[in-house]
Parts: sequence; structure tokens; C-alpha cells
Amino acid sequence: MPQSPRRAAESAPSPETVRLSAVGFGYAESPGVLRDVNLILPRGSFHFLTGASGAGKSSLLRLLTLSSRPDEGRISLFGQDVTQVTARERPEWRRRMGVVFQDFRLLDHLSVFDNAALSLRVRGGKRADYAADVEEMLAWVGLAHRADALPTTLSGGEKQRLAIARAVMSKPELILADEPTGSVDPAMADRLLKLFQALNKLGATVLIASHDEDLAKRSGARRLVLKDGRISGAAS
Ligand SMILES: Nc1ncnc2c1ncn2[C@@H]1O[C@H](COP(=O)(O)OP(=O)(O)OP(=O)(O)O)[C@@H](O)[C@H]1O
Repeated sequence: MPQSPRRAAESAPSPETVRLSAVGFGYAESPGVLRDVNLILPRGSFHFLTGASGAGKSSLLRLLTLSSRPDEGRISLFGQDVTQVTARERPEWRRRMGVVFQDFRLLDHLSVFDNAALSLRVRGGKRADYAADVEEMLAWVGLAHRADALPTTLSGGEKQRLAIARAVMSKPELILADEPTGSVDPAMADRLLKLFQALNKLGATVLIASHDEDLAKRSGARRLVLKDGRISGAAS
């Protein structure tokens, strides 16, 4: 039985934020997407996960967000085995992560401001206490002037920037981002990269899945390459 996330957070933090041991994963239609994947993300590390379209980057992130379970092997997060975590236990683990989904998953009935503030709202924070921080984050991603807009009125790049603001707003311990710069221009991609780097400097463990080889190189982050269902390191 894994320790509860809250209890685990109270004890000394694990030096490993993520550990995958001999992980295998696939779908009925696509078996063997991941095969014998072994991976350690030390606390406070910054990695780019690259690989061709269909290599399994999103599938690997699905396992880390506990949206899917591996067919084989074990997964630990924050030093705790989460391989068999139930749907009921999942939200508590997810609160320790900031996730940028490839399809954004914004809440269309909430304003840009309220989407960005979501993780703070669910923690029961008062608007007056977090408003300045949310406004600052929206300004950083260039959305201050759209704070009252609904997500349906945003461009693809604006939605992506909002998805990032929302994911990192509560300064999570682990940031997982799936193609977080796929819809923005190179200047904005660099700006968003700086945001991830700043959060990493504050202690967050960051894993970015991306096709963008140039951005991965510019980041100076460690590279992980997914190919034929397996992960290997690559020179940055
Ligand atoms: N829900 C699903 N059901 C069945 N097969 C799936 C599902 N999701 C992904 N796949 C298949 O699993 C493989 C890995 O897909 P995945 O989305 O993880 O790759 P990716 O590296 O993230 O690709 P991209 O860079 O294009 O987003 C692909 O062959 C894909 O067709």
C-alpha cells in the first residue's frame, strides 16, 4: 500500500521525482508502444523527451500523469510506488504535478483568469490572495489583456500559453509538458522555455516532450530519445 501523497510530502523529499523500472505499455491496436523503459528523473532535473511522431512520448506522459497504468514494470513518483494507484487516489498525486496537455484541456466555461488560477482555487485560496500572482503569470505569457475572455475566443497559441500558465501557477514539484510550444512562434517558444527554466531553478523537476529539436538544443537540458519503444540519452 503506497504512503499517501500528503504523508510522503511531509517526510524528507525523495532524490528521485520519477523512476520507471522495466516499463512496458501499449494499446489493443498498438501493442508494445513502450518496451522495457527504464528512466530516472532526479529531483530538480530538466529533461527534453524527443522522438518521431508516434514514438510514444504522449503515452509515456500518460503513465506519469497516472492516466494509464503500465502493462509491465513499476512506476514511482516522489519516491513512492504508484504503479497500482486507483482513480480515487489519483487527484492527490496530480496536485503535485503541473501538466500541459497537447490538446490544452482548458475549461471553456471559465475565464482566462479563472483557468490560470484553477490549481489555486481548488486549494481553497482566496482570489484577493492570488490575484496579483495570476496577473503576473498572465502578463509573462502575454495574456494579461485577455484575462476576462473565454478560452473559446483564444487563438491556438494563446490557448497553449494559457495551458502553460495554468499548469505552473501553483509551482508544482513536477512539470510534465506535451509539445508545449507546438503552437507558438520561436520568440514565444524561447520565452516559455525561460519560464520552465525559472521554475526548474526554483526546484521543480521538468520533463518536456517535444518535436522541436532546436528548442531542445537551445535549452541546454538533458535529452532523452524515444525510439522503437525504448529510451536512450543523447548529447544535448
Ligand atoms: N488511445 C490510443 N489508442 C490506440 N493507440 C494509440 C492511442 N494513443 C496513441 N496510440 C498509438 O500509440 C503510438 C504512440 O502514440 P503517442 O501519441 O504516444 O506518440 P507521440 O510520440 O506522442 O506522437 P506525436 O509526437 O505525434 O504526438 C502510436 O502508434 C499511436 O497511434
